[in-house]
Amino acid sequence: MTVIVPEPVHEENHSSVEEQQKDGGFGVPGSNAFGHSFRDYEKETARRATVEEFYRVNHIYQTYDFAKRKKEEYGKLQKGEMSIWECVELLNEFVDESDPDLDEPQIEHLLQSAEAIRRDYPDQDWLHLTALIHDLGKVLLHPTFGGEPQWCVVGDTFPLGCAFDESIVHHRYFKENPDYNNSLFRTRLGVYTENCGLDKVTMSWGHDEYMYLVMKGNETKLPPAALFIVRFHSFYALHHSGAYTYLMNEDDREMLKWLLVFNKYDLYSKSKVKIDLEEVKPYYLSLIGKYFPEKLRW
Ligand SMILES: O[C@H]1[C@H](O)[C@@H](O)[C@H](O)[C@@H](O)[C@H]1O
Ligand SMILES: [Fe+2]
Ligand SMILES: [Fe+2]
Repeated sequence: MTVIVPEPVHEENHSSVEEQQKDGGFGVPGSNAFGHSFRDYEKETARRATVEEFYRVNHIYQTYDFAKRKKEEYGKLQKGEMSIWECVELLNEFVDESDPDLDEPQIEHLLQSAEAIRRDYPDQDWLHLTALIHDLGKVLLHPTFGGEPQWCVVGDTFPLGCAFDESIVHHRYFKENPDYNNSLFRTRLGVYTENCGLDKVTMSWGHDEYMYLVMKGNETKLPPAALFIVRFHSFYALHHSGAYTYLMNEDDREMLKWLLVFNKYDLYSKSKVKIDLEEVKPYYLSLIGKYFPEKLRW
């Protein structure tokens, strides 16, 4: 299958050229809302300690067996029923502890990324909706969904059952993970085979895999690229650092093109700019109606 990714529409109304390094069509800002580079996990900032503590715990407890169990449990989609928009509203209360670039409630991030990608790809309505819903899996933090701790909901994800790549943020904390000393799991391929396809890989458990299961289980009409984006958007070791490419198959390589487009809007749209929820709501409700059933099983 060959995927043709359309070029973004260029508009002159982005911020000034000095403030941006042009990257594709998207104006990538030089710094985040705190005036630092994006995804700098070492820099001494107000968020650094929280984020590092998050990854310390995350890296200790995310094991192959744990992730498989969670997938099995949540894959049943027996936690409740609600519409996509109801879920968007639930995310109003959560701030993501793993994120060095944002301390706003998650609903802001959903709207910012969706509106940014909508501006550059006006004809790809599926991408607008994908951005709006990509982090909805963070609803696992909500008490009605079991109130899961942050370490098994947010943050970058990584494959389990094979070696932890050095490019994973705060890699050193894996030393305390029981899988770290497992003689099979610590090899390059571990339980996998060369080019087996990402669908076969057990990723660390979190909002990506959960939302993918919700989309699939509720028979979304969104295209396969949307499911791939949601499922692997936190897999920075792959899409940012180029690790684990030997687990990908031909289909994954095609889908990755869309994930790379999406990632710019996910990461660089994070800012203090508020979007008027009531103004954009009718547009997104119409997309939800087009691609999802009224109520979904979660
Ligand atoms: O801290 C962030 C956040 O949790 C995002 O939702 C996730 O997709 C990123 O991978 C992670 O770096
Ligand atoms: Fe995310
Ligand atoms: Fe996101």
